[in-house]
Amino acid sequence: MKTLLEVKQISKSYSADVKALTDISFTVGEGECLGLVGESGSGKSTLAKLILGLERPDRGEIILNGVHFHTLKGRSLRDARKHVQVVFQDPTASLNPRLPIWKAVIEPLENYPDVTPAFLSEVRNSKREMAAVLLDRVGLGQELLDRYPHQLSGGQRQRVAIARGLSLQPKLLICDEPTSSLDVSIQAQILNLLKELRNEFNMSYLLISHDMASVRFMSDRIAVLKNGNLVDLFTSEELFSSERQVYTRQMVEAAVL
Ligand SMILES: Nc1ncnc2c1ncn2[C@@H]1O[C@H](COP(=O)(O)OP(=O)(O)OP(=O)(O)O)[C@@H](O)[C@H]1O
Repeated sequence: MKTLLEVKQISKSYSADVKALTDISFTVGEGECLGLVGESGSGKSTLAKLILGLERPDRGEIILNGVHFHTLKGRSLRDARKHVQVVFQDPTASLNPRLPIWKAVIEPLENYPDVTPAFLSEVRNSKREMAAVLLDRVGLGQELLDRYPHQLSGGQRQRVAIARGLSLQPKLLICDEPTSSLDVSIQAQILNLLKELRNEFNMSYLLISHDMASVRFMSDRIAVLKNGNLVDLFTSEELFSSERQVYTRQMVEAAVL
């Protein structure tokens, strides 16, 4: 499998006594889903921010598609950023309450007017039609185009956030606790949707979650973070192997699997 993302010996501190990440290394292959688990404060969101180029590492390298992402500035950083999109935990917070749904889903495309993903090329002349195609891809109908986020259910809002994340057809989609704000009955639907989209678009995922069950369901490999250290990294089939670290086993025992 070709490597899409390489994180090499990354460290990040917020102050002398808050070391968020220490010497983290891993790769994500093209079309691969890497699950990243760890308890609150273990450094998961910090890692996401570094890969999104929202924070800079103190040390180490982030190489995306052969480009040294962490050294980029200005226009070249902007160009590289379009390859990495993110879906956050809470779609209510990530969607602008004043934008109708059709504008929300195509907003990333407006920020990159020179980009038209292949799956939108037939409708490239109409923003509303592009929005309709995006909604369709996430299982939502055109009747939602003119609604506002507060008029949707939590599950529908998260589908809109996913459509927005898809709009630039990124190479990597970071899913940061994508189901933890949703009703249990809706969580599986969203995970299934993400799984389908990954196959359809051959995207890579970094799935951040404290929920071992959803990470196991989605991921090819699983990385475990503890206090900013990468303590375990293995294929999903090896989750119950005797070679797992004590901390991973504790997480498995605490989870309903
Ligand atoms: N902007 C910041 N300034 C100072 N400290 C921060 C900042 N962001 C995170 N931290 C600290 O860095 C450490 C890692 O936090 P991070 O948010 O990455 O963890 P997390 O695993 O994503 O947690 P959660 O699951 O609760 O979101 C924590 O000790 C946190 O308090």
